[in-house]
Amino acid sequence: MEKIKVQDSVGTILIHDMTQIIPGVVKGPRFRKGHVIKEEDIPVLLSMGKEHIFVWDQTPGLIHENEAAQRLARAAAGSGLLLDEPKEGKVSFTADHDGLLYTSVDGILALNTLENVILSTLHNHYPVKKGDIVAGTRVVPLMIDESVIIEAERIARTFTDPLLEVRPLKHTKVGIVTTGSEVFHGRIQDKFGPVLRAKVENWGSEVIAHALANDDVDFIQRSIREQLNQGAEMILVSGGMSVDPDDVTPTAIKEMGADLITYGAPVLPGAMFLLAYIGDVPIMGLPGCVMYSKTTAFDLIAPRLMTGERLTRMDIVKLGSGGLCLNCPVCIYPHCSFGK
Ligand SMILES: Nc1nc2c(c(=O)[nH]1)N[C@H]1C(S)=C(S)[C@@H](COP(=O)(O)OP(=O)(O)OC[C@H]3O[C@@H](n4cnc5c(N)ncnc54)[C@H](O)[C@@H]3O)O[C@H]1N2
Ligand code: MOO
Repeated sequence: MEKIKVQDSVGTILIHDMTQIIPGVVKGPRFRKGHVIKEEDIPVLLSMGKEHIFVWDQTPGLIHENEAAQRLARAAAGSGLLLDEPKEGKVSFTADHDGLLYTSVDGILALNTLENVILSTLHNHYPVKKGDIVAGTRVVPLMIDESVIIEAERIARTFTDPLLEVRPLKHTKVGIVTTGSEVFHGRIQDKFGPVLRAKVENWGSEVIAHALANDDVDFIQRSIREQLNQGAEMILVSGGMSVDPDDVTPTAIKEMGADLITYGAPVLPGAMFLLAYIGDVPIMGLPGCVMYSKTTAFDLIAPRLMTGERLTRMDIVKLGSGGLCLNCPVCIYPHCSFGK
């Protein structure tokens, strides 16, 4: 790269975007790569603090920041992502549909460990909407040794899953079994069912059956079996999850031959959450807090199940770090530390 004075630069071609920042007014590329500098640009460049500019000289082995960013983005991106054009040397990754962002924490670490390589993402399992920016990548210098990018591409290939991917939530047929003698006998109105229905529908799925059950193991098991026969692909059993003698939901699920993944999750609220499978159908036991609190273990776990991911006990155990909800007066989840 050759450095020349801005006053001598009329007619030369910019080799990178030039950012103008006027606090509170603008932050963006004032001149784009490829722009031919005109006489009237000189005062603008000087006002942006540029007394000199670089002129491209082709040094073998070096590639431009835009090409480097595009190659890094292609190496990291899996399905469900769109890559935009480089802007100020950076390529952004945008969600191509609603879903959950899956990131390879180890893969991102490996790439960023390479000097001058930057890959910056939202957290793993972040819920995203179509059009959301979920990551950005660039290199630090204006030109970089191509071997660094080749190494990044090689590292990305060593991971079986893509470094970044947006998985859609599948339309899931959900059955709800609401336990509790107080609701079953009509002593109080069911408040759990509507909360669960709203969440399920918000995830783009559908409640195909909703049963009320007394605090009775056989009764609860019968209700679950009926919903399985009706084609439920996920079953939510609410209430009866804690320590009272009438809390029989865990016993009912365990004793019907389900494969128990966990009873208990290191998430507050939601410590008494239960996950089991009957065949491929996840059955969740949901404690009272899921009805009461805006966001709980249920919100961290159910969307992952709806992508088709089969969770292990270790997946649940890992939720401990970041598993504490701050219980803010106005919930801003997912834009907070919960579940991150
Ligand atoms: N000694 C302890 N007591 C409790 C613990 C504990 O660890 N030690 N945990 C507390 C936490 S945290 C929660 S959350 C609840 C767990 O509750 P359950 O899932 O067992 O819920 P229930 O006992 O069935 O009900 C609690 C409460 O919510 C009302 N409820 C339940 N279902 C409905 C419904 N469908 N509609 C309206 N209201 C409902 C129920 O009437 C109770 O008032 O346990 C704590 N206790
Ligand atoms: O189990 Mo509770 O459901 O932690 O809030």
